[in-house]
Amino acid sequence: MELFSIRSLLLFLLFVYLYFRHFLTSKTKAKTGFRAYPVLGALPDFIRNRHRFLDWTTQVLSECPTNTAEFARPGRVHGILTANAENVEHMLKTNFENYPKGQKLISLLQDFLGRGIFNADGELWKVQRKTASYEFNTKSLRNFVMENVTVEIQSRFLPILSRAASSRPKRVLDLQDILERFAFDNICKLAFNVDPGCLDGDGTAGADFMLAFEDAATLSSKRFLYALPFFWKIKKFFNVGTERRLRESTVTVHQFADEIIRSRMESKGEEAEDLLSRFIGTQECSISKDPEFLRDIVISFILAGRDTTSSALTWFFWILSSRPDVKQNMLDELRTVRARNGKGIGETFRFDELREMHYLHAALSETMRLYPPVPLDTKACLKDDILPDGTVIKKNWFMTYHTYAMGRMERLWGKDCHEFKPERWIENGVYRAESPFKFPVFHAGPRMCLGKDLAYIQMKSIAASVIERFEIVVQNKDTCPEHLLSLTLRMKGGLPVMVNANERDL
Ligand code: HEM
Repeated sequence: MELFSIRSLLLFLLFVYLYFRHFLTSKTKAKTGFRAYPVLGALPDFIRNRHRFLDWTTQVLSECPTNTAEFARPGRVHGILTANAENVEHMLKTNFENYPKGQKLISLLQDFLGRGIFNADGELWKVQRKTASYEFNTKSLRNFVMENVTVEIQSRFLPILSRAASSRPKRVLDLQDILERFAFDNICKLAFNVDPGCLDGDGTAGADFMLAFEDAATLSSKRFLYALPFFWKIKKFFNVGTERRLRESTVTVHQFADEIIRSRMESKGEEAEDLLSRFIGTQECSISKDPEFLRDIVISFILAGRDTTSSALTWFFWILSSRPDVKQNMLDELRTVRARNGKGIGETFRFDELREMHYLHAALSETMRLYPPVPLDTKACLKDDILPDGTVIKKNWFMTYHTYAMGRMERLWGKDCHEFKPERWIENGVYRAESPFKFPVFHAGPRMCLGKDLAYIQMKSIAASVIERFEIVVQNKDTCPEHLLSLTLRMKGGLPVMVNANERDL
């Protein structure tokens, strides 16, 4: 009996060895797409490439004839990844109803985002979208954002850079961290008219809130990358490891938000122009009378505005550090706008003046083409379907469009797709927008990003004021920084820079 078991064990081990040896050393390359091992599907390759998930999947998609591939691994993870513009249009617009977020995805983010707009489908989504769309189109909200951005730039952001420029010996700053603090202060003002003062840097209560928020977002996103997709549920049940930390950080975020919502509901939010007050004042009782729902809504908005603009700007300044030609074109444009509007050096730009900056707009879009703040976006498939390129997708599969890969597809952007070329966005001196299905950086169709215009206002204001006043010297600028894949595309280790004042331009 014992002999029999030892022999079975040896046979089993031999089988496992031969199995893996066959697939790992196989010279016969898989046709295209993700290599599918029997039983394990793409799991072995997934584990090997998890740390470089975006580049690995981009490589695979670029080799597929229609830039679309099927992906499956144990744990009922089965779906399609696409970098094909026609397929994106189909899922985000033409057959929108068939591709909601879906319960699987919603449950991953539920603890942190609750029923907020980012994590809702159907009626729950519609009611938030309707209210928010109306508010986002008002001139008063735009003015509110313009005013807050200007104050934050003048009173906090520029002084930090000035101090760094005059420090001896020169201080190294983490520009990514500063931009994230900026965006966090800004979005909290917009969301509930609270200034957490994170950019002030002297450790206020807001800083705890920001850290907890950051932790909750990062830990929630880790749930997507488990080799065994249900493993986070076990950890959550036993309240251990990352799941315990997620619970703690979520409690901190909720307490902070609940306190503000409670006091604002008591004062009926009459006087303020922030989003929370606008939601409290809405006719939609399902929203205005439910503090927990209000909290979820506000948290989704903070998430939307927190890391997106800072991610885009961090990559923008990194690229700029090795492209003096692009920086010069921007400086020329800024001088022209100043001259045209009779604006003195040092005065901040108004909204209409920002709109005249076509080249800057193009350079920011070009940055996001190569480094999209939201690099992947996943939906669920409700009913069997056939995509425009002929790919079959089954009920309950996931459907991901790969924005990061799309910016690197020759089919979409031509042979120079890997080059940074703001000029590709300019026609007769004017910015020319691309189809949102080819460039789905802000999503597309009925769920298109609501904050796109506000995001450009913020990014252009910051970029213009920095470029005119400072030279940003990136440390190790010739090494491409590693990605840190949270819910957004951040730089691993931040962006260390030194700052020089641009005396001749001021
Ligand atoms: C560079 C900056 C930004 C980028 C690249 C960006 C990108 C996106 C993307 C890809 C989505 C779809 C996400 C999903 O599938 O749920 C989205 C949705 C959204 N964004 Fe943005 N966003 C940016 C800035 C902002 C800002 C500053 C705000 C608000 C102040 C905002 C508000 C929203 C909202 C409310 C939604 C949800 C729309 C819906 O589900 O109906 N975004 N954004």
